Amino acid sequence: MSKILLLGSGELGKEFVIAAQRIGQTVIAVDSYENAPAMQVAHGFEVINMLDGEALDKIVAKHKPDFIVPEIEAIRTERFYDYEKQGITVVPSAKAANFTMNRKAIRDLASKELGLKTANYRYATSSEELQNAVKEVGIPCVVKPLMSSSGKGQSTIKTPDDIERAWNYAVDGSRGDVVEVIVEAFIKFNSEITLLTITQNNNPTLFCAPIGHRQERGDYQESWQPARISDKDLFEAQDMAEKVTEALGGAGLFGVEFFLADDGVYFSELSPRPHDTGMVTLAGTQNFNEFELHLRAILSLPIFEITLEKFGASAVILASENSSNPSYEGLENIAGLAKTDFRIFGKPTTRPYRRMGVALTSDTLETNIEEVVERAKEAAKLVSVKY
Ligand SMILES: Nc1ncnc2c1ncn2[C@@H]1O[C@H](COP(=O)(O)OP(=O)(O)OP(=O)(O)O)[C@@H](O)[C@H]1O
Ligand SMILES: NCC(=O)N[C@@H]1O[C@H](COP(=O)([O-])[O-])[C@@H](O)[C@H]1O
Ligand SMILES: [Mg+2]
Repeated sequence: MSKILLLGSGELGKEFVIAAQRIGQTVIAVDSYENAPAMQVAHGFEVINMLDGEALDKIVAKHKPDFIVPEIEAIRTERFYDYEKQGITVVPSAKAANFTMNRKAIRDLASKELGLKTANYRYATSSEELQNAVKEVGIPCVVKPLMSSSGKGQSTIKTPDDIERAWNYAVDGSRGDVVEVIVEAFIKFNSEITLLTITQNNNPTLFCAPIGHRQERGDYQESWQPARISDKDLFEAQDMAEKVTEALGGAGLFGVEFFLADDGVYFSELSPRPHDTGMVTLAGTQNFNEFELHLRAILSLPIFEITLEKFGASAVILASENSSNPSYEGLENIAGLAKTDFRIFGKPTTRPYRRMGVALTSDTLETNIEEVVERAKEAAKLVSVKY
């Protein structure tokens, strides 16, 4: 049996640990705070600042894992190359985790090296540089810290007056030690998708049915599977996903994000790990959910095929205040709905917009996907967080 060191212990990690427990693997869950969701179901836990390389080295030496599975981006990923040299498998690879931690590395790889179509972009290290960069990409445009996730520090510039504010907001929302932003032309997309892509050690790359999603404040609100997409756009997205995951290397599940616009498919970014929008697979849409697929690929257990079993949707349950030890009301109401399920992540504290749970709905393959999404939104509203 393998020992897995899970770096990051949120809701995605929790489902991954449950999948690992079910097939007898040992998991040590790590995060920066105690009682994080994945710690509640793991064999052991560690609380450290994962951006601190020495602290990371210490727990790697202590636990001697077979696998290191990053669950968030904010990790001192430069250390991963060393761990690989020590014979530990970093998932999906040290390069994948290191390149996706910083938007610059992954964007330059995708756009310049692999020639994938992306929004026109520039970088800036000061508000003056941002002024020039905005002139080059044009207004409207989107500014993001090089190191952030879930929309933190992200804003849209609609007039030149927004530039200063966008710079300050990005610097405030930036994690890590890098004071630099990316500014991207605003893509007027018709929809956006996540293409879950699974690379395997001894078997071909597989794709899940595309997942549609809607974002607010740079964070996902609802996701559904399958997304509506033309065959042409889907093949294009699959081709780009195959190229970028191959360049990053290793085995595991990736969430590859695309914008679908009138002028074709744009690559946006990717997670070298289960994706938040992929929680829709917890609704039983596939023969294996995204966490089981990640685990199987990591352990080199062959995945023969991925089948779409049902239509499904997920809608987030958010907090609106700062507090600790939250409780939940309305569980009997959501539980009373047909073809509906839910997860409460068990996060020990709340803050405005923090994701605390998710509502999951499904129906047969012949249904109207919009109706499944509508039911998920209504179901999520039945649960309220009490502070
Ligand atoms: N260039 C763009 N044009 C239009 N919309 C954009 C652009 N870049 C980002 N967005 C919108 O903002 C959302 C979040 O952006 P992005 O995925 O880059 O942020 P993130 O912080 O990495 O989020 P996460 O970590 O949750 O994936 C996108 O899904 C999309 O809805
Ligand atoms: N888009 C990335 C994403 O969804 N990551 C998921 O959210 C957790 C952090 O949540 P928190 O900020 O509520 O602690 C992470 O640990 C991961 O599970
Ligand atoms: Mg994203």
